[in-house]
Amino acid sequence: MGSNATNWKLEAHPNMPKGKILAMIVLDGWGEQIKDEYNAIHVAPTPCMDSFRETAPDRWRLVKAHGPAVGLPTEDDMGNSEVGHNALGAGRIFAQGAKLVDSAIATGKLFKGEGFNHIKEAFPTGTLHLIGLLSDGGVHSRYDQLQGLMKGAVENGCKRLRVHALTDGRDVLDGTSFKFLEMLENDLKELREKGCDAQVASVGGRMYVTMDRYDNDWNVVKRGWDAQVLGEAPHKFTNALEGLKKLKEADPKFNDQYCPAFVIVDEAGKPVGPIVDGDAVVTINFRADRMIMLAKALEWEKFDKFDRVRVPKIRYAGMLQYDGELKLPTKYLVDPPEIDRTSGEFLVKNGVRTFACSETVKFGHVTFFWNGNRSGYFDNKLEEYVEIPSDSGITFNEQPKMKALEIGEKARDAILSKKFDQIRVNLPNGDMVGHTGDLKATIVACEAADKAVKLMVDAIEQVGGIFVITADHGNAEDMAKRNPKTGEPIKDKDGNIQILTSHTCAPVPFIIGGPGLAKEIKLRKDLPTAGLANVAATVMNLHGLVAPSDYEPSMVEWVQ
Ligand SMILES: O=C(O)[C@@H](CO)OP(=O)(O)O
Ligand SMILES: [Mn+2]
Ligand SMILES: [Mn+2]
Repeated sequence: MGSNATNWKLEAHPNMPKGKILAMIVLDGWGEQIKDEYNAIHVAPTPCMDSFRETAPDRWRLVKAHGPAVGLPTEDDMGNSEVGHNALGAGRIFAQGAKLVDSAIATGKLFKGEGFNHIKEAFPTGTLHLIGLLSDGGVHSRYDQLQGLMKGAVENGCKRLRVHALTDGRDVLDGTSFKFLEMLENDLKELREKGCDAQVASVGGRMYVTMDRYDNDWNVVKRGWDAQVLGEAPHKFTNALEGLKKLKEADPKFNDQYCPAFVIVDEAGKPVGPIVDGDAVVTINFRADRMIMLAKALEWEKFDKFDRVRVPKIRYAGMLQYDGELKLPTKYLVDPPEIDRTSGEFLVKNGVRTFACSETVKFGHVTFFWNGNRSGYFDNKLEEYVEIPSDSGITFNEQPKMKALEIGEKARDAILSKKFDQIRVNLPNGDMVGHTGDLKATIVACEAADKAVKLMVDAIEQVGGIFVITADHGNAEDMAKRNPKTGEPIKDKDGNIQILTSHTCAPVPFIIGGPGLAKEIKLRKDLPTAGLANVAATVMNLHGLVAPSDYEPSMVEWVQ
């Protein structure tokens, strides 16, 4: 159903009361798993989070946050913030970017679409540049999709191809950049044998080059621009794999996420793949948040975030359209999921005054992702979104408390002000620090998140409200790579574990409580496989409203 035909009115719930102030708390990267010394949440003192399960076990359950439950292709796909918050906000399961790209490539539809036709025009005389994450994490991109795209491009007349690779180490194990770069080099060699001049043109680590988000640090995007567009970088090598090896040897702290930018040069020292007038560019990530800044730099005429020096006239397409409101980029290879009629829009249209808050690195999660990848307000009279500036230029194990307390305080004040009906936050700590692989720091991070939860829960207590606590996917609860059969951490001959920086496939807690929660409101027992998409209808009920009939069912019921 398109927005025009939408009936926005939600009926009053026959029993559940309206008008309770509701705190919706998302702990980013907070799953439920084996409780051993590599579970940072288990090791950290988290008295507030522990208390819910101990004192009200009937108001505590687990929900699915990975795989098909959040619109990902398979049960092996770990959850992530985009799909998790999309499901939380939209109340339904949409086939997500990963799946949509898979099918567009498999059916060949991708190569017949408007976006591909747009870039194809450049093939006879220009170069096709592919920029994106070199990984099979399935969170932002997948290697087999890059492969499919390269193959299809060559079959459709691409004669010159350059790959600008961003190394991962966040959704996949650190150190795997070598393996992926080698795979890429082999595939490029095959394309050369087919007559396409195909090469790697530049490389950089995702967290240091290009993939910033929510305007946290434009220097990251600038470093990428310099290497990818201008062909300038602090390091130059004639071979990408060798370059990676040399950089690793030179720096004991080297890791894939923060690999410095380097460009590939020819024997004469000239960069092999700067982006120039007449070229085509595709940003190959399907996930939006960390491609939007680059998309703006590539597409926007008016742009003042950094000096682009030279702005080539290119044919640009995103793998998907990354922002539905900004229509960015204008051209894309695969239609994004049409996430419409989100709970945020429904609630605002039914008069629910909403406050949303996080720090920069997760700000878009409780706004943009929550609202179906749309930036901005539905109604600025009823909504207020507050962004607390994140630290930038550091890895978060250096400041593991991040801005948790500031977020908690802002939310507490919003609750106590009684100006809002829903106060929604994301607490980033477990996730952002978990991604650094630093177990000690992640323990500190989890403790800080727990303290922030306490601030909000105490405020809800004071105003007689309701709290809902959940997470978007796992991360901090597992910091070790495990044997899939035994669950035991994999250790090397010196007894060292292999650090797990990625998200997990674990379920996440779902907790309700607060003095405003009538004793008749119970968690249903007949939805054992409920997932994040069941949260929206639940929250609508707790606001005293009946959810739309096509939403995944509510997890609460009224039992006299
Ligand atoms: O940092 C990110 O981009 C992802 C991991 O790739 O994490 P999250 O989905 O939690 O934002
Ligand atoms: Mn997340
Ligand atoms: Mn994460």
